Amino acid sequence: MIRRLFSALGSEYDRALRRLLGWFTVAALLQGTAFVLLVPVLRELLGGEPDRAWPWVIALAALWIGYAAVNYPATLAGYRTGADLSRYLHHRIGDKVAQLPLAWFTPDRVGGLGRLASQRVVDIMGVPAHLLRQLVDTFVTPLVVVLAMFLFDWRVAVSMAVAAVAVAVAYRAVGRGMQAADRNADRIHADAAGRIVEFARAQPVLRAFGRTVDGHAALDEALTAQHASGRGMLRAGMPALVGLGFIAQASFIVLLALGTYLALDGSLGTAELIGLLVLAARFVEPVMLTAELGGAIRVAENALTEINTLLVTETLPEPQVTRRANGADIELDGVSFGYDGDAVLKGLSMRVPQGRMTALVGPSGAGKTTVIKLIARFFDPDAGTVRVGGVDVREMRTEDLTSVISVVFQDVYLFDGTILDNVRVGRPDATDEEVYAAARTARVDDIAGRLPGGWEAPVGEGGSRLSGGERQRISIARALLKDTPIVLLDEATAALDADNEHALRQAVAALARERTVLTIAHRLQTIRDADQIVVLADGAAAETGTHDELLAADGHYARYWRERSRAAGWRLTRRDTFLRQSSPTGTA
Ligand SMILES: Nc1ncnc2c1ncn2[C@@H]1O[C@H](COP(=O)(O)OP(=O)(O)OP(=O)(O)O)[C@@H](O)[C@H]1O
Repeated sequence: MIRRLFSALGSEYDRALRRLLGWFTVAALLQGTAFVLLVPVLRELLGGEPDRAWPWVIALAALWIGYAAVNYPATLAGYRTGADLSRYLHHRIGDKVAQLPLAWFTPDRVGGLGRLASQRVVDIMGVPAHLLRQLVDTFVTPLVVVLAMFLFDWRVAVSMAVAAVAVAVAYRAVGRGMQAADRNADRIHADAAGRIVEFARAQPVLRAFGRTVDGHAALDEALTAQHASGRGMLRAGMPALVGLGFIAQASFIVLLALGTYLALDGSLGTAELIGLLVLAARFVEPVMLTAELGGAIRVAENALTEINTLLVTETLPEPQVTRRANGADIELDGVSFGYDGDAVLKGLSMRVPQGRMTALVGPSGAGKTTVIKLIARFFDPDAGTVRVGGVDVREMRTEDLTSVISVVFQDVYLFDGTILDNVRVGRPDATDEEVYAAARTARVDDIAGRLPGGWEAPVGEGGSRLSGGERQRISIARALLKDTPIVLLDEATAALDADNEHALRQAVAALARERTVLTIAHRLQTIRDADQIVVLADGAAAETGTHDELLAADGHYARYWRERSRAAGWRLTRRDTFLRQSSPTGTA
């Protein structure tokens, strides 16, 4: 059991845990021996010459002092190791989460992650802080008592040994069932936690559609399963606790009866009998603890298994030797990719030339966002190659790739800080002047001017105090501050008022200056202004060219354009140019 705990915690904690184990063993040996010395002390005190007890009393006192001297630093070291271990595990979990591919983050896993980083880490912290010491006490103290008993009466010693074996066998028999129940409970707890996160996130949608009651269904099911698993744990655990308690108490009664019988028989003196009873009580106490301890150890082992499972989850492989982008063009060469086996891209090949703006258009669900995520290497393609600056992104270390690419998502996440804090995320070591300059270029100064508190105004959790267009402007300011040669932009689809629309267009124009921009374009104006348009359909680039070329070709794009312009209130003039008729926002 101890070996399993050691191997699960890894070599970093091997030495610290071995040292702790050594301390606890010495403390348990001293304590066990001190209890055994009670027998000669009592024998001499109750005998004819009490003075002969002195050497034993002195030895007993020395043992207790030695025990206290070892026990105090050992207990402190246990707590310290527990605290270190928790810090270490939090760091490892945090590092791992930062490397996991985005596909890993399903609601269930996100729910489980919270429990892993809180409850499970605390469970493991308890190993050096409490469990290891109890474990050693449970095994070493009875062992010393049984061995010492052979010096006084072999019949009592054998009875104790038999009782110890009976407890060990019963403990193993019930242990497995408990462990399985505990694992099942963990899975169900994670599921319930995931459902709660999902339920909370879905509140705006559920309320908008008056479905608050229906929304409960999945959560109710998960909570009912959690309740049932708690009862299952109790059912699996109760026989174990009752059985082990029964065996321990029965051992004590048998030893008591045996001692009394031997004392009445005259083959055991009064001192030995009292000593035997004290030792028997001392023997039974840790055995009783075993029942509780067993549960705690299984919980800790399951916690270790869960954390190890997370830590060995495959991340996207990093190259041993990194290559740097040579230029700022992007190329997708025969790229195929699907989520959970459903193909989204089927051999897509396209080029995004350096220093130009390329617009990616296509029907909803065509895979436009997926293209951006593959370029930023959130996932690796199932087949084909993505090259940035002529280099396969798999041959670049993450920091080298992210140093040349900025991504501006449609659904921008802002941290619960000030406007300035959020812009600074783009380059944390930027000077205040640089942060203000980027923010002004992206027209974030308008937002600061509008909000009480100005630049220091809090944006709320996730940016809830700002509109979609405003959040995206802050994200553009981040990209301007980061100042990478390549920008991947998923244009906001939200209908914006004229001021917001104008400010956002200015921000995008500033960003596009002298940079390679690939934009998922939703606004007709952006599409028209692009140097190149790639039309994505059926997982491949159906058409590529400029606006005029593609209109002249009268294919997918021309159809798409006609539909979108009609919807937005644009009309085609004789010279194939578009005049805006009525749409106040120009959104498509
Ligand atoms: N994390 C995911 N897991 C499973 N399927 C996904 C995931 N992300 C996207 N998809 C699916 O992949 C397909 C392409 O999605 P993607 O978001 O790339 O399309 P899009 O062209 O950007 O669509 P839109 O214009 O509506 O944003 C869609 O069918 C979508 O349902």
